[in-house]
Amino acid sequence: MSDAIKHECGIALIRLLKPLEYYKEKYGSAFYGVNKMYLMMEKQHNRGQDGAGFASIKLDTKPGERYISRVRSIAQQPIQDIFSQINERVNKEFSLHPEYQNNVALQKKHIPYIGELLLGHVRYGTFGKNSVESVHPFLRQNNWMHRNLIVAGNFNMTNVTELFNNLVEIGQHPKEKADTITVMEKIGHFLDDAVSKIYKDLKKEGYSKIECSPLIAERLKISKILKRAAKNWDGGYAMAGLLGHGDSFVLRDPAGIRPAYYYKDDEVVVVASERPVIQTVFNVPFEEVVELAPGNAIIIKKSGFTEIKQILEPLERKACSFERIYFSRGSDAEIYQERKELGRLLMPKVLEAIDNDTKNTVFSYIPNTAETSFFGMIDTVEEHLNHKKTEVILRGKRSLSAEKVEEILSERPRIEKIAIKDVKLRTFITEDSSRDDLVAHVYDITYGVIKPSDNLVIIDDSIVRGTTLKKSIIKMMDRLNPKKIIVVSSAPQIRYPDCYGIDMANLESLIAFRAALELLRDSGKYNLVDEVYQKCITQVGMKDKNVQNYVKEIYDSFSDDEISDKISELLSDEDVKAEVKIIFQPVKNLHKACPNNLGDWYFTGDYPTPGGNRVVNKAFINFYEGNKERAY
Ligand SMILES: NC(=O)CC[C@H](N)C(=O)O
Repeated sequence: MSDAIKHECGIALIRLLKPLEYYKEKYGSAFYGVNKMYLMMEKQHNRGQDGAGFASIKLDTKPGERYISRVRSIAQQPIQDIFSQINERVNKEFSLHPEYQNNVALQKKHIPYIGELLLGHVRYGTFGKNSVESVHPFLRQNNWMHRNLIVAGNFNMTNVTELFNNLVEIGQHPKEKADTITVMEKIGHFLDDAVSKIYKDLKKEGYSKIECSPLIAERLKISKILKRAAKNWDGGYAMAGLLGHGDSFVLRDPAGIRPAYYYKDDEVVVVASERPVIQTVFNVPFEEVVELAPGNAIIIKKSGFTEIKQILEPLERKACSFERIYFSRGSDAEIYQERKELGRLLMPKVLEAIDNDTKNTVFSYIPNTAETSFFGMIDTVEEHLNHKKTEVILRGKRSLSAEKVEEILSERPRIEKIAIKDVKLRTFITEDSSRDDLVAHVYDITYGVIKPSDNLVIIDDSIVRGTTLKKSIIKMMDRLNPKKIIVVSSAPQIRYPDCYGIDMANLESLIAFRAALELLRDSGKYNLVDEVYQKCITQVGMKDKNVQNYVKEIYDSFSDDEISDKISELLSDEDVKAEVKIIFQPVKNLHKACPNNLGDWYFTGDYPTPGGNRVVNKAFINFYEGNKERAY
């Protein structure tokens, strides 16, 4: 990926179903859960590097004993940082109290972080600041065990403001306008409500106050709380929560926008944002890790009883296709094949762009995420060559000499590693005037493998703003003096903002949008921009379900190729000597390659929730009025 887009978050939940002694006995440590959590978070570091957080709960502690621990960090290496804090603390306890070493009961009683229920989170912020207060898990404390709530999520709601106002209307006074707090308070409100109702019932049934507590834990219906809390959520989410006494849950949005997978055996229940994470950390095969169905929650009671419950009526399934193209780890068995297929499907257009001249074409990719689709692309080049070779040989009707046949067979796709990522440079990049110069050096280039008669084909997984391509990659590639530079994007053109967890909230930074504006200008139709703005303005304040996406009209009169050609023009400066061509994946091929992830709103403008149309409407108004703020 050449453009750095902020995106996603990762969640990990572990519930140990046996007493801690069991893990000490079987795996040598009562910190089994903590160690597994470290691995689960590390294996999801691709999903968020702004911050990381960890929380754990000890079951069945005595009053007065601490049972909730939490640590959060926004250090440079936040996962490392939280686990070195945990390690330091644990080691300190062990050296001060050697008697804890082989006594799990003492460990549980005195050492923090150890516990049967653990929640981890890696964050890329899409809302609010990048301070440690915004790092998940969030904690809502109370003296009643059941009312303690810990929440972490991979989510973005399009209607946080409305949800926030709802809370104020019911008399609450949230201390911050953070989306995670808003969501947590919503759950907390109905949790409080449920706890007091059960308490009243129990009192009526004749139980004493102290007898009530364990019975409340038993009777709490998490599904009911979630149903009431999530009723008005409009967004993409995988929300995880722990309750002080030991119940836990993960709820996935009704369109299945954000991902969630789970695994259960008689020792653990595990939930994570990505499947291979669970496979690797718990050493289980693909088939045993199950995707959580949209609108469903996995609910793990304190007793260990686990069930999958439908919480919200599922919408049409629109799982985010960007997860497959770029965000999730390519080590997932399905994602790997899908990425290869994306590369394969692009090939006919590439062959056309190079006039089938594979002999004078070098194929390469932008590291690291485009590597898999590159393999797919090369598969197809090989097929194409085999076809060509067979034809020539057959045409020779057995009259060809052995040397000639060998020469024909020797043609191979020319593959080179052209762009090299200098990872360290990225950390210096800031939003100031020296940025452009630094951006230009994030990648380095391999010299000496391109001839002036060569085409250079380079595949990237997507092109969002095009900044790095324009300022760095294309210029560097041009220094190698190729005849033609062809940049291939395994994702279609990104035309609309995201509002479900990827940080692409404004329109004017999208290169496809800028290309469409240029085309309108060129064809003397720029007044359409004013017309669309007027239409957007009339929709302000309308009910979400009645709002339409008028921004589509900006693209309507142009073909995909016209927009691609304009993008090529915009990305190539006058000092670039080679001809530059950009090829994008058609949306229908994306669906063919990733048939389970049909969520494509950033490419098509078809938002899966009503709030999406409100966001794109607002994004257009912001663009028109020169307002830099986010549209949600
Ligand atoms: N990428 C995400 O899932 C972000 C979660 C949440 N909206 C936050 O900003 O903290």
